[in-house]
Amino acid sequence: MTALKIDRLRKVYTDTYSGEEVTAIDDVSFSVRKGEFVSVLGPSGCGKTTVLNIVAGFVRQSGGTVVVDGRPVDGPGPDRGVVFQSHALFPWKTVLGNVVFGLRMRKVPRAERNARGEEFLKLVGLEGFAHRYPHELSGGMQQRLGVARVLANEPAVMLMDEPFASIDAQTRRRLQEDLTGIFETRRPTVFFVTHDVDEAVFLSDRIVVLSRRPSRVREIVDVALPRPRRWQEAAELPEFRRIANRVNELLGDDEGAGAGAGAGDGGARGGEAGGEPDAA
Ligand SMILES: Nc1ncnc2c1ncn2[C@@H]1O[C@H](COP(=O)(O)OP(=O)(O)OP(=O)(O)O)[C@@H](O)[C@H]1O
Repeated sequence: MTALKIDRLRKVYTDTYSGEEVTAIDDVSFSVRKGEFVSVLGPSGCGKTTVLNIVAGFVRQSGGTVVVDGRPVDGPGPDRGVVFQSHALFPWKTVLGNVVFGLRMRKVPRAERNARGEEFLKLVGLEGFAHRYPHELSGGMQQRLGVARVLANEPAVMLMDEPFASIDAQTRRRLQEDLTGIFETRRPTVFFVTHDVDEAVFLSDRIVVLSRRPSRVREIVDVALPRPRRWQEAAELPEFRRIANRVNELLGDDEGAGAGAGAGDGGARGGEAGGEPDAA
């Protein structure tokens, strides 16, 4: 069953000052099945966040359609939960208060929402922190709280925009394992934007590789690695490296096809993403 269908999506931005038009997304189509983890990767500035923002309903497309659970997207809604790079938590609410916020808005009775909130805090390893405040948590814990908050609402699609980008490498590996564990337990539908090739391979069932701006889908790469996944074992599988190499190749080709300006950038990204995964 299809949870998210993106069809011939196009986005042209108009620069507020110069009035110039920039085609960010030219023609992007792909679907995400219910319970599937799909990552979107592409060169810097190719429009990954734009696709996610259109799906979230924050940005309006210039053409094409987005359908979530059979309904066309026409603005933000509780059927799509977004985990941002920065935590976007309510600093004045407790950890539990943050997790149950959406349930409260939906008038779920207090006892039930608190029980659900506690359950999701446990799932992300934050049991015992329910009555703390976000500022008392580390960056990694805040990001877990962001995940718990979205999961508690049980959205049709969970949208994650580089959620671990600002977290140190060691913690990031742990959070990726935690997210994989949560995914394998609850099977939410996930649309995940990242720059990091290894991260995409480790987490995903499929990877949508976008071209440079104005972006199109270059290739959709299947990740048929066994689950449950742990870094230590997954990174040693020849299939892991084969997929990462293929994605790097697609990204590299694309940088090479540019005016040359992106070549250094592409090389650096390939190096960063394609290096030995530092299994923590
Ligand atoms: N509000 C806006 N107004 C004008 N141009 C925009 C706007 N938002 C994004 N753009 C442009 O659209 C293109 C795609 O941006 P977007 O942030 O979606 O790319 P991205 O792939 O997520 O980038 P990155 O990899 O750097 O995170 C970029 O060229 C960007 O400058």
